[in-house]
Amino acid sequence: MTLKYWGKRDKDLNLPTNSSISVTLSQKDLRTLTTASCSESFEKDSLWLNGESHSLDTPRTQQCLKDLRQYRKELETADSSLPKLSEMKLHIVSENNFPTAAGLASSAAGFAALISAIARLYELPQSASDLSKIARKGSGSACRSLFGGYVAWEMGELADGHDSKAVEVAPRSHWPDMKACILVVSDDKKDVPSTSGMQLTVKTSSLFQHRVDKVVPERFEQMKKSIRDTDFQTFAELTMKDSNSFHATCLDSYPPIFYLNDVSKRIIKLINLLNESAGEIIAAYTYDAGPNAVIYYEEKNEAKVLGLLHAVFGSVDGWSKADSTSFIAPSFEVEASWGAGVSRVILTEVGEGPQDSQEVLINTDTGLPK
Ligand SMILES: Nc1ncnc2c1ncn2[C@@H]1O[C@H](COP(=O)(O)OP(=O)(O)OP(=O)(O)O)[C@@H](O)[C@H]1O
Ligand SMILES: C[C@@](O)(CCOP(=O)(O)OP(=O)(O)O)CC(=O)O
Repeated sequence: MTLKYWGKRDKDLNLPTNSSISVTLSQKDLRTLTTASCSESFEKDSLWLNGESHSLDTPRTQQCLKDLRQYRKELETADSSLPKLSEMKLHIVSENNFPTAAGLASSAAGFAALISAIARLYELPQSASDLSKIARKGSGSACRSLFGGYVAWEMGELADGHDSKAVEVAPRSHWPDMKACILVVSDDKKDVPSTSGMQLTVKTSSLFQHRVDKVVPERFEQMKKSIRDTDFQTFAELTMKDSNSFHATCLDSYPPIFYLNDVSKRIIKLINLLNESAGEIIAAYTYDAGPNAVIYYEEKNEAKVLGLLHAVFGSVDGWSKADSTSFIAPSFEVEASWGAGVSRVILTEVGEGPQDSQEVLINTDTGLPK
């Protein structure tokens, strides 16, 4: 989501029209926790999401389960002493500690956690890149979430998608002082789901072709280099330009798709003002398929960036973990009306990929959610 995935060349295999890059955010702040179990006594595959029964009967999810079972089956065929987990039904329980289906990448975290939990249960030897190809079939953006830190999804060329996978650009430890402030503008379910939105853009936007032929391939290389060089100026400029380019193709779709609203646009102006007054780029905005802003900045500039954001949005929830005594007030006039429309902030940073947890969400006696 710092270099956007938008457009599929194959809808069933979820193969993209361009490579993309994202920063995996810390699970201290935004987390999906998933427990997977299987038993001969389970009658059907079941998922409970945030306390409610949730369908697994979508073609995408079915494909993910099928691929995982296939890998498990290979292990069982090679070693007949292994329990036949591939033949048992699964019970999966998952909780997101942030709004689901609101443009905060819940499908990405959700599918990445689902694939990782089942791969762990099945004791699969496959690498994160191999598992990312399964996650990709669940939701494109999910493939990148199989890694922590800075991640690229290489679009690949093959028709069967075997080379369309996530790879690590750099681990979190390479550039650990990347911070992010999410300004939650709306946590409603979004207007146009990503899948149908991108289909419409591919079909109707003339700008889109230029984006995938020319704009993104160049930015993909430049952004990877900026990450390797920990060059925030370049990383930030590319991030903002790519967000603009993606939303321009949405506007260029017919009928147009609007993910940004007036609040989002005000935040863009605010970040521009901040960078102008600092005389360099110290913060970058980016927006996915919704109005919520993700603002990236480096820790060394936290006092200035959060100083401004707090001056404008200080009355909403989410500031408790920040050290407000260190904030530097903006050098320009902030109008009270600018603060309207943001409901909370989430202060976070670059994080690790899927982690094992001691927390178990399933009651092992009943096989049902605790
Ligand atoms: N923890 C989870 N486990 C399994 N599936 C999940 C989980 N969280 C979300 N999902 C699936 O993802 C769907 C939401 O995806 P959707 O693309 O609509 O929203 P989003 O991911 O929040 O937005 P975006 O991908 O644009 O950032 C849910 O309806 C559910 O099917
Ligand atoms: C705007 C984006 O966040 C697109 C997310 O699209 P999804 O991964 O949700 O789409 P599907 O593959 O159809 O499930 C940009 C990005 O994450 O790079």
